[in-house]
Amino acid sequence: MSKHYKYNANLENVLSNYNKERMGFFKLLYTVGKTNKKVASLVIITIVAQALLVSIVPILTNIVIQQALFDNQSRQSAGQDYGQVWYVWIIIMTLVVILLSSIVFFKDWLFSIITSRLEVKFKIAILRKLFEQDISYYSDKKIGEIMTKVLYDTSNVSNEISGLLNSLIQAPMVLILGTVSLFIISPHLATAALVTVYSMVLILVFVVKNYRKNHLQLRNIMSSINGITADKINSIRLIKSSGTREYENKEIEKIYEPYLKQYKPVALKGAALSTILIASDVIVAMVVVIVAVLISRQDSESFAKLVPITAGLTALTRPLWQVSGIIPAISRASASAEKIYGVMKSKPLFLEHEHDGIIINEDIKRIELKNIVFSYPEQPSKTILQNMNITFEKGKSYAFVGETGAGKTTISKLLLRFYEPSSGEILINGHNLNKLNLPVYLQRVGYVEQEPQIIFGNVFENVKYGAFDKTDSQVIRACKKAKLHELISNMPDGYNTILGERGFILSGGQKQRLIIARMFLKDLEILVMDEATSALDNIVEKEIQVSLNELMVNKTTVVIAHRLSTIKHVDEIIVLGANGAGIVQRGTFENLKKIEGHFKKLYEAGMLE
Ligand SMILES: Nc1ncnc2c1ncn2[C@@H]1O[C@H](COP(=O)(O)OP(=O)(O)OP(=O)(O)O)[C@@H](O)[C@H]1O
Repeated sequence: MSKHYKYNANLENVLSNYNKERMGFFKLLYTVGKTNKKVASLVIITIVAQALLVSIVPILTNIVIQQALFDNQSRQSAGQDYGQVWYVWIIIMTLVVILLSSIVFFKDWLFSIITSRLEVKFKIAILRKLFEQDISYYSDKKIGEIMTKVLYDTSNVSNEISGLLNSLIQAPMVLILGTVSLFIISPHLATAALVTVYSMVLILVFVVKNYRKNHLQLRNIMSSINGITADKINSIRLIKSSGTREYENKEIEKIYEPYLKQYKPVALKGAALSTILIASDVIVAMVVVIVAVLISRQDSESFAKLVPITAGLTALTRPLWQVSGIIPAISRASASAEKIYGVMKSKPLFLEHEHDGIIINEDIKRIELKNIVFSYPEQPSKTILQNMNITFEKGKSYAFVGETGAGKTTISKLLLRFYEPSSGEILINGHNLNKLNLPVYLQRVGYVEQEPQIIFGNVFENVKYGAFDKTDSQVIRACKKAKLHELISNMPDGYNTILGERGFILSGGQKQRLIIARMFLKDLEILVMDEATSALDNIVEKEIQVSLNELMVNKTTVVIAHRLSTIKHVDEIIVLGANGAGIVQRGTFENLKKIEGHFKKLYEAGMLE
């Protein structure tokens, strides 16, 4: 495993195994630092060095100003001495500038690199976590909301991390150094200035008290808007076919209303922050001058100390400006950190055992569904499958029929282990499916679903998906078997034609054929087919059936049937009763259509035409 992946795994593990309810920005910062100690130390060293050098400049300037203006003795009696101080100052300042420039250059370069790497690491970590989640994780979430987490929150956190590290370490250092230097120059004036400065900080903290909460709310609203936006774009066909463009135009305005409303307090507090900071500069200067005037009646030198004090104050108010940036940045970063952690901490309902699962080397001879009871985790009170017992023998074909909602598709989901049975077992050659190495098992299972999934990519990439080691000529052979070769050959770029997102350029039947070609390419033993009902017309359906029949040869096939043509020739039909009644009849087509019962009713009611 490369170092790069080790680091990712570390970050993922630490994030996944952190067991508190929330993870704020600071905890995330600590976690990132802990998983990459060397870079973190380098970052801290450069920031501290920069802060020290920045603070040294006013102190050095003060020394020279003092020497030049107030040390009359050295100026009058030894002009040479004064000249020496001047030259030494120039040399030191030149060195400081060279050192400071080098540090700033190195630090900024380092920060840019870290930001981009962190962003990628967060994105990879969150995407891997999303791949790990089981299907039920997605049933109550909008794609747009998930996209916001993957795209926005990861960028936000990584950008803020480098910016905030800078100000979080630098600001307190400069504040402390500035305070000390002011006290050295004049304790009275320093006290007056500092009381004013720190009062301003207190007011600042009070004003931004709820800033973080406001940002979190804003972030939640934006994420929900993104969810709705993605949903609208996905429903483009519905909008076009219903003539509802005007309605949608108005709807999107309404969707953004809460965002604008929530932005008001955020904008108000942001503006208050800048105002206080601008005012604080003037207020502090005023207070210092007033105090200097008052003191000058007893201490004549205090007025003269105004110059170095003002120089020192400039160094002190700078971190205050940084604080103004820190607070909203922490608020934004914390809101995003919580969202990232929300994904990272959620554990899948079951494991895929990709490292420790049982691998079956021999042919899959039998699949047994033993005493299966099933309810969806999303709706545990509703039993979908009731005490089901079926055995699928190698090379035979089975079809499930029943009214809509009877649980036919649910069986295919269990066989693909999208879900685990609530009780009972699915045994593959006698081994519990829950204990098998899932990726290896799925390599031998083909799934033809109602809505074929086409990825953004060319024909080769689409057909090879899941069988990446196959050659281009094997793909062409598979497409010929699926009766797709002629169509692809007539496309502008042939097999290199990009099929577009969700296969927009293909018809329903062509998409089905592409999936069949994918299945021909894989070395499958089991076929699970959820028949497309409405997508295909009768003629296309018949043509596709010919390809499917060829695909089914020598494979154990489980068909979720909606059409008569499929079930006529299967070895066994399993009839499911409505409302979780379970299996109510079994047999061949010829048998079932003759005897009184559920199947005959479905058949006669035309539900299988
Ligand atoms: N993710 C889910 N969470 C909760 N209930 C679900 C979920 N998916 C499906 N169901 C419910 O489970 C029941 C069985 O659904 P299933 O899709 O297996 O039916 P089906 O027999 O294949 O129907 P059809 O012929 O209409 O495709 C339905 O009542 C459905 O509402």
